[in-house]
Formats: sequence, structure tokens, C-alpha cells
Amino acid sequence: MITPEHGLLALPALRQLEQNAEAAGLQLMQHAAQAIAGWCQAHIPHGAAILVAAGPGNNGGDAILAACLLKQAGYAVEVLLPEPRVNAAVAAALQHWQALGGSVRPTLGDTPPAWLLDGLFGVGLSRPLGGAWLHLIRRLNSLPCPKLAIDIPSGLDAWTGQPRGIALRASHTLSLLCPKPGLYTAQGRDYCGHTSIALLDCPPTHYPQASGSIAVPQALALKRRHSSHKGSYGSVSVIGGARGMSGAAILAGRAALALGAGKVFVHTQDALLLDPATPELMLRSWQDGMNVPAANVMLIGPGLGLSDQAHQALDALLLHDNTLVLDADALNLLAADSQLQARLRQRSYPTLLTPHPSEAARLLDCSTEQIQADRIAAARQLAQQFACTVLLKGSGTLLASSGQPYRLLVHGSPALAVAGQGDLLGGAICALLAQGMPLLDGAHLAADLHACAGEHYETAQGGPIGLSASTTLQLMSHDLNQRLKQAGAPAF
Ligand SMILES: NC(=O)C1=CN([C@@H]2O[C@H](COP(=O)(O)OP(=O)(O)OC[C@H]3O[C@@H](n4cnc5c(N)ncnc54)[C@H](O)[C@@H]3O)[C@@H](O)[C@H]2O)[C@@H](O)CC1
Ligand SMILES: [K+]
Repeated sequence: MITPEHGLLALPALRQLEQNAEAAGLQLMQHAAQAIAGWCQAHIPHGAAILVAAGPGNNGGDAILAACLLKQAGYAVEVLLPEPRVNAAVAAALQHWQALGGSVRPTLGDTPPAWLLDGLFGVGLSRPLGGAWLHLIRRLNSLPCPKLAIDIPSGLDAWTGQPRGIALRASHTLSLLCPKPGLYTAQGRDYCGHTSIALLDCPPTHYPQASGSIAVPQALALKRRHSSHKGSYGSVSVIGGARGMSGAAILAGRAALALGAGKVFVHTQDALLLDPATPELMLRSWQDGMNVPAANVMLIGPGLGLSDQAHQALDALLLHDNTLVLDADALNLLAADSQLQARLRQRSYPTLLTPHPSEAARLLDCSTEQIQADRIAAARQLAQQFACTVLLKGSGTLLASSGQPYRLLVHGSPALAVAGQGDLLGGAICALLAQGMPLLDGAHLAADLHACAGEHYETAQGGPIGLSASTTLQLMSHDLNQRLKQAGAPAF
């Protein structure tokens, strides 16, 4: 059961929710206005000058009713209404505003306000913004003040997280009634700033079935007993590291150890003698990997290369009945070979693909821009086309598996946009799977730990630059231990 604060609704379901609430007599616009005014009173100094930009639909109605409450609370509020043709709810809100002595201006003045409230467009944006709207939003973006977007920054698509023509760059966003995927994925986080959600006192029974979720799985399944030993925590084999690229496979192996796998094998093209920083890793060659699928979870791809030998390794592994994670060059080999794809589809054992947007584009034979234009659709299409679970990397990482609600990560940081982080994530996922977590939950929890490590680093350093692999792994294992501490008693 997905709760209202975690559920991601498709547009028809959101409209259904609004109807359900209205039919039950809930005055959503009043509740929205109260939530917005409450947010402002908690964040904006009393009496400050607030410019409320109101559009022609209900997003504008929310904004104008909030303007009324803020004026009554003692703020110096002005309403900017660029489009005089407004819907009935906005017209009623305007009447109320004017009855309070509030004035309305059609164009932006010269004096910048202390804060901007953006109520131009919300989820009703139905086409790219153009003409005068482009000019206005450009000017609003250049105002040197913090900006609160109501529901979603105007111009940002609430489902894809992509601007349509142009979008307001908010410092804060207060989303109404439920979270929307566009707040978190693609360019969403760059446009939304700090995001919070106001559920508007809408009872959970009014919420239709969600198609996605931002809830993160519990770590409880990883709780350890005193009587356990290394054999209790599974084993991971990493197959990668062609000549000159062994670092990628080593990083994945280190991550698998740091996140708690009992035993970790690293198979590189030529077996390495030792990883001095992590002598616990058992180092083998590819040949050994094919003949001895010793581990219950296998990761193939980091630094694998595209040689015939790499192709053979992937071909052989697809036949094994262990849990299999495909990353990096394994995905590139797969994209280029329909026979490998057929073999993948025939697998009946848990399989995960972990592409970044360019790898996803190769797999779907389209451009990276097309993937990013609708990341949710791309992740779902990959899961369906290849009959496996998919983790689509990038800002707002997504997980999709046929017949399941998709999952969206709300954490992450540009600190993670450096070489080697994908290898760490692959290894970390395998560690949680080796310890018995189901595929979707294990991949999700590992990706969340990775995303949070990036955020923690950025917060601690005051910026995203310089995150190393070893720091990432320390942050991830620390966070996992903290989550386990809070998770209660182990299941027997
Ligand atoms: N309906 C309700 O009961 C609720 C509505 N809420 C608010 O209402 C918003 C949705 O309201 P609406 O559905 O009225 O939609 P919006 O207010 O987002 O915008 C719709 C208006 O914008 C115009 N429009 C759309 N795209 C345009 C473009 N590219 N260029 C120029 N004009 C364009 C439409 O013709 C229409 O007039 C939410 O985002 C939220 O702020 C929430 O308060 C929750 C409850
Ligand atoms: K808005």
C-alpha cells in the first residue's frame, strides 16, 4: 500500500483525486491557500514585500487566495496578473482580493520584492510556454530574490521534470495534494530548489491507486544475528576489468565488501595478484568466472570492454541461474547484439540492468535526449522490452519492473557525477542482494544509500567537488548501520 505522501499519480489519477475531494466537500483551494500562507509565515519575515504572480487557472487561484491571507497577516502583498482571461475560481479569488483593498498589476514593476510567489501555472500546463510568457518568466528568473513555486515551478512539466519552453527557477517549491515525479527527476531538482509537500488534509481514502512511489524500503532484512558468519551474507562475483581497466572491477568489489557481502570475488581479464587497499578481495581471471559461478550474485560490466572475450563472458553468464546485474560495457554489448537480448529475455532468474541515460539510449536505439525527455517512460519501456528490472541512473534515479509501481529516488547530488561511482553502486547493489534482499528492494536501498552519501558529502563539505570512492563507501556503510539501528529486531 503506497501512502499519499509517497504515491506518484499519473495526471488522470490526479484529476480523479481532485474530483473525489471536491465531491466530498473538501475546499481544496482554501486548504492550498492556507498551506501556502502557513509556509510563508514560517519562512518569510513578517511584513516583507511579496509579489504574487497569478496565472489564469487554479494555480493562480491558489496564489491569490494565499495573497489574501498574507495581506491579512500583515505582509506587503502585490498581485501580478499577466492574463486577464481567468477561470471562475480565479475570478472569485480576485473579487475577494479586491474586497480586501488589494491591487492588481498586469506587468512587472521596477522594484524587486523580497519574495516572489509563483502561481502562474501548475499541473494544468498543457503545451510549451511561448510569446509573452517566455519574456515574463525570464524576467522573474532574473529577480534577485528567493522564489516559492506553488505546486510546481511554472513551465516545468510535473511528470517529466523537463521545462516546456522555459520554467521558473524556484528556490523553494511547495507541492500540493501529493508529490509529483517532475519535482525530483531529470531537471526537476535544479528548478524546484528545496521541496516540501502539503497534503491539504485530504483523507487517504480519496487517493486513487498510485503508479509510482518515492518510499524507500526498510533495511530490516539486513539485520544480523550474533550467531552468524561470513557464509550467512552471501557472495558476489564481479566480472569486468579488461586489460588497463581493472580499477572499475576493483571498485565494485570494494563496494560489495563495504556494504556487507560475505565473500567477494573480482574477475578481471588477467587475474590481479592483490588489491593492497582491500586484501579481502579474492582475485580471479575471467576464465575462472565462467567455470566457477561461485557467487550467488554476479555483476558483469565494470571496465569489461567490448572484446570478443568480453562478449563470450556475458553470453555464458546469461545462462547461469544466479542473480545477475548488468552494468556499463555489458549493457553496451547487449545493445549491439539481438541474440544476447533474446537470451536475456529468456532468463527466468532475477536480472537487473543499471544503465545511465546514454546506455539506456543505446538499448532503446534512440537519443539520450529522448531518454531524458521522459525518464519514467524510458525506464518502464526498458523493463518491458528486456523482461527484467531496470535502474535508470541520473538525477532522480528510477527503478522499473513490469507489473510493479515504478520507484523514484528523491535524493542525490552532483558529487556523485564522477568516474567510478557507477561501479560502486553496482557493487553495493550486489552486496544487498547477496544478503537476501529481493531484487527491486535491494537495488532501491543501495541506490538510496548511494544518493544519500552524495548529499551528506555535499552538506558536510559545503559543495559537491572531490568525493572519493573510499569516502563514498564509508558514508554508505555508516548510513546503512544507522538505518539498521533504527530498524528494530531481526526477523527470525
Ligand atoms: N482543481 C483543484 O481542485 C485543485 C487545484 N490545485 C491547483 O491547481 C493547479 C492546477 O490547476 P489547473 O488545472 O487550472 O491548471 P493551471 O492553473 O496549472 O493552468 C491551467 C491554465 O493555464 C493555461 N495554459 C496551460 N498551458 C499553457 C501555456 N503553455 N501557455 C499559456 N497558457 C497555458 C490553460 O489554458 C489554463 O487556463 C495545481 O497545480 C494546483 O496549484 C490544487 O490547489 C489542488 C486542488
Ligand atoms: K507554479
